[in-house]
Amino acid sequence: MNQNELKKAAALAALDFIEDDSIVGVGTGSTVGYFIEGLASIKHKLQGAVSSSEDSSAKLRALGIEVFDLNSVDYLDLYVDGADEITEHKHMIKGGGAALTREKIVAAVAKTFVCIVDGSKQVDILGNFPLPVEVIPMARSYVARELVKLGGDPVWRQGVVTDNGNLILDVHNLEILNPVELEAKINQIVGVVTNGLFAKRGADIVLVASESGVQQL
Ligand SMILES: O=C[C@H](O)[C@H](O)[C@H](O)COP(=O)(O)O
Repeated sequence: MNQNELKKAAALAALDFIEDDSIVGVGTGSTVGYFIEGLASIKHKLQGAVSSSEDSSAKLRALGIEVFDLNSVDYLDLYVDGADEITEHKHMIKGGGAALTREKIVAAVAKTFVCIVDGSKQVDILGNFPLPVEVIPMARSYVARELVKLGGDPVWRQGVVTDNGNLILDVHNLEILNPVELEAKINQIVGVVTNGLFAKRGADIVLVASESGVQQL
């Protein structure tokens, strides 16, 4: 199986977690793209979805799935999303698609976060994938200097503007030994909207697809 087939296998396995008549929290990215295709096949059972990006909202609507404003929803049972890296502690780096802030918001509302990945995303220590940080545009240089003080090498993802109108710095060469602490520390830098460490609120269930099938962690 190639990587896309593995992403699809993990994504379709997440459909089993959806309750009848529910509103599903939907993440962003290529793995979630397969999940959205799968959702279309059971859309008659759903009220609809809350989405973490304009991209996912457009895909959902194109398949006839209603997209609700998060402000009109008090409660979400389930949030399904991919990751760029994930550890055995279910801590993640996310934001390769620049959707990290909205993803973190929808995840915060949901009772259960189901992370869907192919086996290549599993790591012992986070940080080989550069850590995305969403930044208010006028603070870009200041935040970059502060990230250097934390030991990282920030690189501006030029040409990318987030759905919130902000910029992304990708921080290379960080040694992430304590993800919970680093997530909080980076979020305290003035001008940072949020960073792509999902450690304080990690995943609850991980569905990992490999040649031998989809394993639930
Ligand atoms: O901003 C993007 C998200 O955090 C994605 O969940 C993450 O980048 C994984 O994406 P993909 O499923 O395309 O590998």
